[in-house]
This record gives sequence, structure tokens and C-alpha cells, in this order.
Amino acid sequence: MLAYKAWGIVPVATRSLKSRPSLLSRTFSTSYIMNKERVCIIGSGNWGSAVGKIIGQNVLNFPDLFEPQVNQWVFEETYKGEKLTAIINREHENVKYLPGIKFGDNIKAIPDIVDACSGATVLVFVLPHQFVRGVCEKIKGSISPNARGISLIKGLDISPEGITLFSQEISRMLDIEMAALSGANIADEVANEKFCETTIGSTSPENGDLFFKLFHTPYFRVNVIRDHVGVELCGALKNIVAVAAGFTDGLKYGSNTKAAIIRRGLMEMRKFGKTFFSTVESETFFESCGVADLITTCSGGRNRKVAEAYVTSGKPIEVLERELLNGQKLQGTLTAQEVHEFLLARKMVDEFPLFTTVYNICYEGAHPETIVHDI
Ligand SMILES: NC(=O)c1ccc[n+]([C@@H]2O[C@H](COP(=O)([O-])OP(=O)(O)OC[C@H]3O[C@@H](n4cnc5c(N)ncnc54)[C@H](O)[C@@H]3O)[C@@H](O)[C@H]2O)c1
Ligand SMILES: O=P(O)(O)OC[C@H](O)CO
Repeated sequence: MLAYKAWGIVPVATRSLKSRPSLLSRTFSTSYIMNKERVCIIGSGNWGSAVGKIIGQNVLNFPDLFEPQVNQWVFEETYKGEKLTAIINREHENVKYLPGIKFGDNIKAIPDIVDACSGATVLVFVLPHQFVRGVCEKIKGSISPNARGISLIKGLDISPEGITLFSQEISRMLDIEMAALSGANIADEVANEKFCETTIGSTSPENGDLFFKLFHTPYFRVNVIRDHVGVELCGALKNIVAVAAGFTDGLKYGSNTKAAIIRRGLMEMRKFGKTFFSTVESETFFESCGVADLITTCSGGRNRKVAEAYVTSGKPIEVLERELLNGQKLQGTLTAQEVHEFLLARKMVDEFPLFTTVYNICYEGAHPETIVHDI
């Protein structure tokens, strides 16, 4: 707590830390105090823009700790005849991915990924999981030696050969320490400052402190835990469950069915975590990244919305993604496919009936009603 008083943090933050071992009581190492942190946000979609608003404000709240300017890498595109970066830097708003929300003029949109990351000591990865490797390839070798990062990506790097968390993959490719953030955080609601919680997983207490300061606000309450693997797994696997929930909405099955899907989904998420990652803790599934994210994503998320439309319209998922999401990317169907290939290679598909049924509906032409018959 002393460290927080020294930095002027509002003590309400620590109230969220009830039963879990807290990482917040550690003091800062002097190196953080001596050298200001320079932050780069890698990604600028719906969630990337919402966290840009938070980060832009929080760096100004800690002027002794952070440089005031935050770079944000923007995948350049043309929006209504003008470059998106030019619009963002003029309007201080991402008019395509988070319209109607202003962020600080200290957020600088940069189209070149290497320029954006230049000199950064804190890297925030927030982009759809299918683009992560390509981005890391481009910045490999040009990252500050003292940089560290945090992954806000909800997805897994899976192949039949094995699973890697994106934090691990980024850490391997860039040789930096990584933490993970995930929670019940629909971007538009966070951007409109509706109260919610989130979970940061960090094995390093110092980095946990740093990321707490970067993300916590009175309306976006951060809890820091050690189980970064569990945090990241929850964020990825919940997207498959959200697709299942969307199917039941399309079938007009009601709240009891949705609750059953959430319960079954939570059980499979925990089983998957415990089976393939020895360090995952059961308690993590009760954090914001676990059951809370399942509830919100199965009620208001994009995966749910597109899956519902799949049932009601009969159109292919890729078509609905284009029609309904305005450039935003669906993660749940891709994750269902990746998880399925991984389980198939281990002859374990029958042990995860909900994950398997979502895959069968999306990719094998199974009827949406099998979401209740086959689980
Ligand atoms: N949106 C949310 O409510 C929310 C909340 C929490 C976590 N997340 C997670 O955050 C991550 C990022 O999601 P988002 O919502 O910010 O993104 P998004 O789906 O809104 O936007 C897609 C982004 O991908 C970019 N893009 C398109 N083609 C690209 C390419 N070839 N290479 C690189 N980038 C490209 C677009 O410019 C855009 O910034 C995802 O893992 C998502 O699951 C999202
Ligand atoms: O819109 P979705 O389905 O990608 O979910 C958004 C967030 O992950 C919810 O926490």
C-alpha cells in the first residue's frame, strides 16, 4: 500500500483484492522511478481504441512514471477517402472502430509498426489473434532491451502440434517479459465508462504494479493475480462458448438454456486449462476473466451476435462477419477450429462436447440444434 500512496493512487483500487494473494503490496524498484516509461499500443480496433482512452488518461495521472505521449500503431486503411491515422490524429477519435468516443490528444496514431514501437518500454498488444505473429515478425530486433509487454488478445496460438499462449509466443519472438489482461470488458461499455472489472495476470510483481497503474480507473477496476496462463486461457476459450450461446439465442431457447451453456462452457474451459497447463488455478475462473467474462460475452458480445444471425439468416459466418461487424474481427469460430484440430490430434474431442459441437456446427454443417442435443 505504501507504494500506492507514494504514487497518489486512489486506495479504492485495492478493495477488489479480497481472497487472492495480492501483488500490489510490493514496492517499486528504483529503476522505474529513474526512467520514465514510454508506452506503445499495438492495435487500434474496437478494444484497442477503448483501452487507448484509459491509457492516455492514466499516463497523465502518473507524470513521474510515464512519458505523456502514447504511440498507437494503426493498421492503415482509408475511411471515407481519408487515411484513418490522419483522422485519428485530428479528431482524437477512431471513427471507424470506436465512433463517438474521444481520447486524449496525447495518443498519436502511427501507421508504421517499427516507428510506433521505437523507444517504447511498455508494449500493449491488443489486436485480433490472427495478426499477432505477422506483427511480431516486423518488430523483432527493433524493441528496446528493457521493454516489457502485456497481451490483451483473446485467442490462442494453436496447431495440431501444440498450444502456445500469445504472451508466451510474443515473449519468445521479442525476448521480453509479458503479462496478460482479460475480463468482462465489452469495449463500447468500457469506453462509455460503465463500471466493470478486469484481471491482470503477471508473474512479476513489479510488472503487475506497472500495469495496474496503466489500466486501473474507478470504472475499470483491475485485480492483479499471478496466474497469467489462466487469465489468457479464459479470454480465448470463452469466445467458443459465446458462439454456442449465440446459437441458442438464434433458436429462441431462452435464459435457462443460456445458463446451461455458460455452466457447461465454464466446465470445459477449466478442464482444458487443467489438462494442458499444470499451473492453472481453479480460483482464476471466478475472477472477472472467468465467469464474469462468460456472462457478458454470452449476453452482449460480437461472437454471440454473429452466431445468432447464423441461425436466423442461414448465411455463412464469414459473410455475417463482414455484414455485421464493420471490419471488426470474430475470434470464437476460428478458436473453435484451432481447438478442435488440437483435440483431434490427441483423440480427445469427445471429452469436450461443447467445444466440439460448436466446431461441427460452424465447419461441418451440423444443425444448430445439436448445441443442446450433442452436449
Ligand atoms: N472488442 C471488444 O469488446 C473486446 C474486448 C476485450 C478483448 N477483445 C480482444 O481484443 C483483441 C483485439 O480486438 P479489437 O476489438 O480491438 O479488434 P477489432 O476486431 O475491433 O478490429 C480489427 C482490427 O484488426 C485490424 N486489422 C485488419 N486487418 C489487419 C491485418 N492484416 N493486420 C493487422 N491488423 C489488421 C483492423 O485495422 C482493426 O484495428 C481481440 O483478441 C479481441 O478478442 C475485444
Ligand atoms: O465481442 P466479443 O464476443 O469479441 O467479446 C468481447 C469481449 O471479449 C467481452 O469481454
